[in-house]
Amino acid sequence: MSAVIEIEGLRKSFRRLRHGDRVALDGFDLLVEAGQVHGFLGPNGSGKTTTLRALLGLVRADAGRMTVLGQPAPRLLRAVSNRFGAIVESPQFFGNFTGRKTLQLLATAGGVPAVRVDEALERVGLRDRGDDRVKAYSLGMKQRLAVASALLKQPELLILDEPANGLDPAGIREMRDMMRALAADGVTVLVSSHILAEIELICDHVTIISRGRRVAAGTVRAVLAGFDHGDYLVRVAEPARAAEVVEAAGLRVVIHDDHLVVSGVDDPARLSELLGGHDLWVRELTPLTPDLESVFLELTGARVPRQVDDAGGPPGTDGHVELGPTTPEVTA
Ligand SMILES: Nc1ncnc2c1ncn2[C@@H]1O[C@H](COP(=O)(O)OP(=O)(O)OP(=O)(O)O)[C@@H](O)[C@H]1O
Repeated sequence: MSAVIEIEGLRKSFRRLRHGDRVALDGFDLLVEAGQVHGFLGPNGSGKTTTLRALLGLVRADAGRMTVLGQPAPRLLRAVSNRFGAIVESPQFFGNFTGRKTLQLLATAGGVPAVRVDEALERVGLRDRGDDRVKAYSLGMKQRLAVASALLKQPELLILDEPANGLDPAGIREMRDMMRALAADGVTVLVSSHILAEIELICDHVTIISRGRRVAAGTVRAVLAGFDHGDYLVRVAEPARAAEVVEAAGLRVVIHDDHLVVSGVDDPARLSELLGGHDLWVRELTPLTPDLESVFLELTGARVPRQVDDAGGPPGTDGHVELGPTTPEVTA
């Protein structure tokens, strides 16, 4: 597979008048290959937007090597500007124009055939609302109109920064369906988010950033597998005695109110046999497979951001959440 985005050793500090420099990126690496739907995941303030802005030349990096579609970025991005689209800043549209008119103007300005306007509206699910004024659009529809504007060029790569931010559940679902459809058409997608469930549903690959550094990368499945500690939930009649038996066999165990969690289990049949050999009959034996949320917590120590549709909105609206200690990188 060929690399579509490569970032190596990206560094960026922001000058602050009173409290010294703020290190936003501390040697960050990212590799996105053709055909991937790649989730760029990290807590608020971990450096996602700064990375994308540096890649696109919206902010100057202090150090690091970046390429987009084989071209050094941001220096020679212009050479491939027709092959990728990026929505990093909140798009602003003229509210009195319709969605179709907006795209027609952009198509004319970009020398794109007019026929692509309807194709783009169709691809983002706005065909039936194309003749409504943009000021009547929901936030999700405006986001999709922005994606449609990027699709006019028929890009092979789409970069989206927090596309689900601020959307209601229906908007999130529409955005997700749209990304899936683009991926099915062979568009490589890099999507940043702090919403774990979204990334798990949409993406095949993930890079996790914490405090400006990559702390995990690989296929979602492989990253999850790297955090599979062989944990099993076990229900037996005598949990305390069962725990002794399990511990004596060299396995780690935590006793809960009505069950045990046994760690380091290679073969659940052996665990069942072990307990049965002591007249402890297993009523339930369930693997506790990690999800992206538990991996994210383990790697970043961040509070798990709520879905935007949850009451109260995401935490860290001040731009930050508390992070745990720096964790060694996991690459899968
Ligand atoms: N223009 C700026 N001036 C000063 N500090 C900045 C600036 N832009 C970003 N930062 C800081 O750099 C760090 C990384 O911010 P960034 O916006 O890249 O994080 P993020 O992962 O995109 O977060 P979010 O999910 O909240 O958008 C934060 O500590 C932020 O406060």
